[in-house]
Amino acid sequence: MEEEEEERESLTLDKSLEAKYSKELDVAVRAVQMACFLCQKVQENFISKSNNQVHSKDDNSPVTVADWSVQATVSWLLSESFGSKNVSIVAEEDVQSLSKAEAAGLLAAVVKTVNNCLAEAPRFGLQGPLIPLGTSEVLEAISRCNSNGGPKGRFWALDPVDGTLGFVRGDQYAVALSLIENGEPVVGVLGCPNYPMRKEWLSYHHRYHRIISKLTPPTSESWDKGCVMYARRGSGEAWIQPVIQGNKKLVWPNSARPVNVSSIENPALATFCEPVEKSNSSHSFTAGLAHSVGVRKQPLRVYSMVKYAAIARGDAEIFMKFARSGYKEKIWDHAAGAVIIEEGWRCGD
Ligand SMILES: Nc1ncnc2c1ncn2[C@@H]1O[C@H](COP(=O)(O)OS(=O)(=O)O)[C@@H](OP(=O)(O)O)[C@H]1O
Ligand SMILES: [Mg+2]
Ligand SMILES: [Mg+2]
Ligand SMILES: [Mg+2]
Repeated sequence: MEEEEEERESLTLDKSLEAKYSKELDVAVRAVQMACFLCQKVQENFISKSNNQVHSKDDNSPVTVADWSVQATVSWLLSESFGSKNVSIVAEEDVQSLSKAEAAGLLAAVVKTVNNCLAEAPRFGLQGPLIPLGTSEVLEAISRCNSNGGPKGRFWALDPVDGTLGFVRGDQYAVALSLIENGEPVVGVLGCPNYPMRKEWLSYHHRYHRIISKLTPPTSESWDKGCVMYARRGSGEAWIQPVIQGNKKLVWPNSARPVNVSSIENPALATFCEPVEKSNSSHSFTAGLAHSVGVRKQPLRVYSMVKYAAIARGDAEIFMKFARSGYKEKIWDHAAGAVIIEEGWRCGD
């Protein structure tokens, strides 16, 4: 009797968890799918045109039209879906450099990119604006992402383009969105537009980008150029679905399947992930550390939170990043990936 009651209680608890975050997860996945669509368009443009579209921030890190446009788009979609009073967001970009008189052309490009993307919202199961957003609305959507975060209450953490360097080089990057409640990430969504559904397609992707006109991609049924991974705290599951390509519609749950972390126990068979840039982590230190614990394989050096995606689906086992002293890690660089791996790890229980 007592056991039955306990079981009923735990079922109710699971149900309430499901009810608690399922709308947030649903909207977040759709918004990230839209962001992937936006980024793919901008990245295609980067590859086909050689003019300089990369801008430098005060810390000399790169920023592009895609970073600001994704931040504006996701911020606008979250506010529309949940009401701007209920939405608090911490995100990477601000509007300082975008608001300067000399950045008028750049700002116009952002406004156009945001509106082109939002016009596609119905295809992703969301509602766009009735009329295109004006410049001030776009700036407002970006600058609204200035929440203080903190250990109490609810806020979203967004990295509009993580691995901007990978993005401008036509390589890997991610869009990362997570919901944090009382200091704990409870929803995580990682859009990886250049990380195919299957690992074997990765080398194909690289060839595809280097000699873009000479190769015909596999048929659309067998080829999913990018993926979106997501998880909800307490569900014990993490999921992967293909990034929507062309002008297809997102039909929920869009051929999603569960992902599992690797079951490898022998360090000699394990692969560790680390940043591509030496300035973001010490490669010699990680090599020494890997050797001392018996890891023998070459590291997987990949830009952005795709490292988390690789671990979540068992393509790699370890993540090491040792930033130079004084560098403060940002929550938007980790929260989404952390909840996906933690839930995907429970999947194997
Ligand atoms: N100096 C320094 N040290 C460590 N980390 C830094 C540093 N500068 C920036 N960043 C942050 O690193 C994010 C990219 O991390 P990655 O692991 O993808 O690095 S790499 O691009 O593969 O080299 C990158 O994220 P994005 O700005 O979103 O690209 C930054 O948040
Ligand atoms: Mg950046
Ligand atoms: Mg980042
Ligand atoms: Mg970023």
